[in-house]
Amino acid sequence: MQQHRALAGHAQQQQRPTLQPRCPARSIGTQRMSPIARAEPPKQAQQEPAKLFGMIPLQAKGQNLDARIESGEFTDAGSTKEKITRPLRQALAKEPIVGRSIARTLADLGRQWRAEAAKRMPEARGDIREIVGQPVFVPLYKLFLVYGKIFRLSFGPKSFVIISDPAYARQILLTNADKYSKGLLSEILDFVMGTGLIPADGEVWKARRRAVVPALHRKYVASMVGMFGDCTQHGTGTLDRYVASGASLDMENYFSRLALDIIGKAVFNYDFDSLTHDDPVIQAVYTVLREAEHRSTAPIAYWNIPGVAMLVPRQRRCAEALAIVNDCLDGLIDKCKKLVEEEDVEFSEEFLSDRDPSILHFLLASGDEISSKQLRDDLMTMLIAGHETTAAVLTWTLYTLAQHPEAADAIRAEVDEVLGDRAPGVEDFKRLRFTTRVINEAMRLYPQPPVLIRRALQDDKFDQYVVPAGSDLFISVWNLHRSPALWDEPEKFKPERFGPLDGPIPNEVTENFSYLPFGGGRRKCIGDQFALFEALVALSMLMRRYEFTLDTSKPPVGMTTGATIHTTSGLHMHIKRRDLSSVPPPAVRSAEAPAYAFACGAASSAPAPSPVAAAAAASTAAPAAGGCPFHMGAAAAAAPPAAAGAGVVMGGAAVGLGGGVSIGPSGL
Ligand code: HEM
Repeated sequence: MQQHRALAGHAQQQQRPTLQPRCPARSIGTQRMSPIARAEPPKQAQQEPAKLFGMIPLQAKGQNLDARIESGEFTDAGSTKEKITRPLRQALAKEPIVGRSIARTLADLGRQWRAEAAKRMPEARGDIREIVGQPVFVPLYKLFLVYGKIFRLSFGPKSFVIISDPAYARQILLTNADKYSKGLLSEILDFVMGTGLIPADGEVWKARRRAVVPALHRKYVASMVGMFGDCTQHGTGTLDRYVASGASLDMENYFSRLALDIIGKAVFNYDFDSLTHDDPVIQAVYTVLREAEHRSTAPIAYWNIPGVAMLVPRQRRCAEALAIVNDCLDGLIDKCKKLVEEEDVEFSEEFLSDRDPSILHFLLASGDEISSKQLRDDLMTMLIAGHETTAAVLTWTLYTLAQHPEAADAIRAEVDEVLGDRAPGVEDFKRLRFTTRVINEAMRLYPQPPVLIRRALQDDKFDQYVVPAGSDLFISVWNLHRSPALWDEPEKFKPERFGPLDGPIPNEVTENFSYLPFGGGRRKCIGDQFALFEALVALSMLMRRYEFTLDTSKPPVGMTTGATIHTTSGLHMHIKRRDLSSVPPPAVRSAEAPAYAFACGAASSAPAPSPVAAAAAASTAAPAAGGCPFHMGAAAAAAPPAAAGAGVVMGGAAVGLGGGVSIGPSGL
């Protein structure tokens, strides 16, 4: 809290010029032009005095960056003292006796100054107000392009180290993970997650991770895949109503509800059914989520000031909402405890109850001796971690597809061929490879969360720069994912960038810590598989049935941020049912998998199979043919061998079977 106060105090005293006051969210959100290309012409008068002190105010940094970067201004920090004394030294060196000796002394000093300057981390100074109120990762990206892979961002006495380098990220997340805690994040999330897995550190984190991770075992995830299909199917009722009315629907809101319904069932077997109704518990969950986001971007931790919490209406509402959610969770814990007492099932590694396959049930049945408060913290953590993230991934994937209809067509071709009108089972993931790549690439462009937060518990060193204990660090995943040094045309949507479709699914290991959609190292997301499957099920089922186009009468889609990247005013889309009359049946059949009558309009009334039945179906599904899903398709089968090597045209996308996929006009 002191840090927040200090920041705010400084913000009031200093009248610094602001950093790029035009809406940067929109500029990067539209992805038409790099922030550098938008920079304004230089204002020499502002730059010169600041340069004397080796620091340049943020606004000056933002101006005409292209020219200044080209001049090498930022690549060689150098020493100001050395630069100032250089002409004198050069003049003295011409003087044979005394002058030359002074020049030699100055040269020695100059070397020393240069060595000291090289150890000083580049620093951007600014006013906290320049960052607040816009997605924080946007100015950080711009500064990264100027200052490079590590720099200090300072607001008065407070500073943050911004990391945008894969080797440094690996050091923090993996090799030196012991030297870091969650720092600010734990402080912000304490009110809602307590000592849940995300904010927890030290021994508590170790114990909770050891207890919770086994709950997401193979059989559990398989059973959840069936439930993802049920929930997606359930949601089509809402979509069909919008199809019929012709009105556009805010798909960000829709995905948020879908993800809430799914995570409620998965974590504590609670059916929010937020896709079809609102109730006080749903409202309370959203109030708490919004508060967590508000706290993560507010400049002052005013809620910690004694008495203020009860005076500020927003904080009172948050306290009431928390009480509602906690009551609900306590009720679910009690109910599940009774179930565990009643049932006579032996606990095993892959424990999965038919009546309640939730993580809560696993934790209670495992005999894990923990307090109700800790259990509640864990459940709340998973509810929040698994909800907004997946919803945001689906939102930005659909947004990206709206701009790349050729990729949407390629997904539909894949889904038509692999699934037809049935929901995916676990085995289908090996076949839905292009759809997976689209999600991977959307997660590169829009990482959730865009920044990982850490605090150094001990000194650490990044090349020549020492980061002292107590420093707050932001690993900018956004910067890593869009670094021009790491990615070819980083701003472009290119699912083929990850290599052949039958290659491994990209992750932090395959991409050497340049790609961190689920973090990395020991604090890596525990729900990565779960979440990828969830996104894949929802996307493939919806793309099979509908066509989505942006509602251009609404404001353009911009970005804003809390824990994840939200749109500024929704992702409003017109929805149309696909005409499937001429689409051939799928090449791959799974007799056991649940079939939904997508094409005939009886979708909403289709019986929902139980999660466990779906898991069984998944495990007995036809074995995957392996390799590229397009190999198995009718088009690939029909093509002569020579043509297969040259690429197969499907749905307007050219698929190079030998060397990955390139999306483009037919015949590319
Ligand atoms: C697409 C969806 C998801 C994304 C993008 C995502 C992303 C992440 C990231 C980047 C981290 C690392 C945070 C850090 O290092 O500071 C993380 C951690 C975590 N995630 Fe996820 N996540 C997703 C879904 C889920 C789901 C569905 C669950 C639960 C079922 C979950 C539970 C967790 C937990 C408990 C942690 C903390 C792990 C630890 O610190 O030991 N996440 N997630």
